[in-house]
Amino acid sequence: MSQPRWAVVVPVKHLAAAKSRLRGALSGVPHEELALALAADTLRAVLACPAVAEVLVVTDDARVAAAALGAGARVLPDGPDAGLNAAFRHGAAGTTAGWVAGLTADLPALRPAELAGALLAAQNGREGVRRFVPDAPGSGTVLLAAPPGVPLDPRFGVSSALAHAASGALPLTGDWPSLRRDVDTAADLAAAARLGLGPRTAALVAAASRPARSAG
Ligand SMILES: Nc1nc2c(ncn2[C@@H]2O[C@H](COP(=O)(O)OP(=O)(O)OP(=O)(O)O)[C@@H](O)[C@H]2O)c(=O)[nH]1
Ligand SMILES: C=C(OP(=O)(O)O)C(=O)O
Repeated sequence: MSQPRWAVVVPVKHLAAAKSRLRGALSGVPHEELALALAADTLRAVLACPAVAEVLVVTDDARVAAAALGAGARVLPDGPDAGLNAAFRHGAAGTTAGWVAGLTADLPALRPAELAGALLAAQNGREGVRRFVPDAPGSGTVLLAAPPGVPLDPRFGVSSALAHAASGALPLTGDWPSLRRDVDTAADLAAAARLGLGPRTAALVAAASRPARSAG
């Protein structure tokens, strides 16, 4: 049986406000360029994933919107309610495919095959249940997936892995290091670089006068 194809919702904050914990991580690189590169490399991998039929970027940022449209994604502005979970809900309401996943836009090492593996895993197991992929530290969430007809009901934010589990979603714990490697800090960026960065982020790291600090 062929794998159903997914709609993936990717929210991206206004670049001036995004990724504040990463500010100054790459010396000589404007912060907004780094925030944009992280999102562009994430989107590139999502768009290259064969399991994905539709990519919907939710953003109020004009540069992000232009980059997303140019790469082949659809774009929606943030809805009437503020914040990350409202952006996920707004995006999910705008999708057309049956299976819906929400994915954070800070995964610059993401490999399409690992995303495909996680989406396939999300379709197996108990029917009608949401699934989530915890981030590398285990406390956060990088991906939340819902079957057709089941609301995404996102609970992203601090301790979101616990919040998603408490809301009835089941964790997926496959071997997907590039999917689980979200980048919030300079140490995370160094860890992502060890996995292999997408081209936009890699170019900025190479151009930096002081490269990403090591995680050690
Ligand atoms: N559209 C939209 N995206 C958001 C919003 N808040 C966060 N995001 C995105 O959600 C993803 C995960 O959020 P965080 O890891 O907390 O990123 P962040 O808020 O940019 O980072 P910090 O400032 O360091 O907390 C990132 O891709 C953000 O760009 C929001 O209000 N609207
Ligand atoms: C948004 C999240 O966290 P962070 O900002 O730590 O990536 C999350 O893990 O739900």
